[in-house]
Amino acid sequence: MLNKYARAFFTRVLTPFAAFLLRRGVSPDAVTLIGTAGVMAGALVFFPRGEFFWGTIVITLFVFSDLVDGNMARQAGISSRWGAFLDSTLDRVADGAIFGGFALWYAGKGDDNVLCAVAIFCLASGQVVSYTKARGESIGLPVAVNGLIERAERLVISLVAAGLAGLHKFGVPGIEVLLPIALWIVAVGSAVTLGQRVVTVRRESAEADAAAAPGNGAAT
Ligand SMILES: CCCCCCCC/C=C\CCCCCCCC(=O)OC[C@H](COP(=O)(O)O[C@@H]1[C@H](O)[C@H](OP(=O)(O)O)[C@@H](O)[C@H](O)[C@H]1O)OC(=O)CCCCCCC/C=C\CCCCCCCC
Ligand SMILES: Nc1ccn([C@@H]2O[C@H](COP(=O)(O)O)[C@@H](O)[C@H]2O)c(=O)n1
Ligand SMILES: [Mg+2]
Ligand SMILES: [Mg+2]
Repeated sequence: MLNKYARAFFTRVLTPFAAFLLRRGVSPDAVTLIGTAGVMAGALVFFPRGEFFWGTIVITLFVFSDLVDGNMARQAGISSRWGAFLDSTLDRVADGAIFGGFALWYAGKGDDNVLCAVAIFCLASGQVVSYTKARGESIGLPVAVNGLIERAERLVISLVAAGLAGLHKFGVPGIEVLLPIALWIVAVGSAVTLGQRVVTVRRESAEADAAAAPGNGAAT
């Protein structure tokens, strides 16, 4: 949903910045790499210590690089298969760091085995949700479904909640409950999304196999 409705807005807002970086000789790949490193640092330095506010601030500063890199590549007319591969692969690394950071907190001082398991489930299911699309497309299917929550939703739900939950350390009472709620929402939403994508791939592969079967007029 965000990918559909918010992307156009962020493209408009970020285009001048992307043009500025190109004029300074910065490459899209450099933005992809630096953005991922920044997200990883924010997640793995701050989240395992329960510093959710500052972790979220650092991650937010870097995570928009994922919208800037592609914008730069398109403006410069240098979009490439390598760039698409690098972008998607490092998305998985960044997501692993974010949900891994939550899991490390709950495995340590956060001391909650259930929430640790929920964070690990968010990490794993998010990766599998993305994999379903990549693998489906690699076997020639359109995978014409996005599902309930895509990557942008997973990030917005968990980071907004983490940033607000972090205000607990500044004396706002009761607000830390937002992070567990968000993790449960992302976990359930990712499971539903996974189901939606698997059902779609099953239907599309059955249709493609039927169309390719001998005797239906299609060339083999
Ligand atoms: C006192 C307040 C404290 C709180 C402070 C914190 C506030 C800020 C909190 C959160 C900000 C979160 C921002 C998250 C932005 C996410 C941007 C982003 O990276 O989106 C990526 C996404 C996908 O890009 P790609 O096409 O490159 O990736 C593809 C995707 O990953 C596919 O995965 P799948 O979806 O299938 O699972 C892969 O299949 C594919 O391989 C891969 O290529 O980009 C978009 O979707 C574009 C839309 C972005 C919309 C961003 C909306 C941000 C909205 C609000 C942020 C500000 C909220 C402020 C709240 C303040 C609360 C007090
Ligand atoms: N280093 C990069 C990063 C991205 N691309 C191209 O942009 C597409 C992704 O666009 P986003 O707006 O989602 O970042 C990607 O598929 C590539 O075509 C690139 O070339 N180099
Ligand atoms: Mg990108
Ligand atoms: Mg990306």
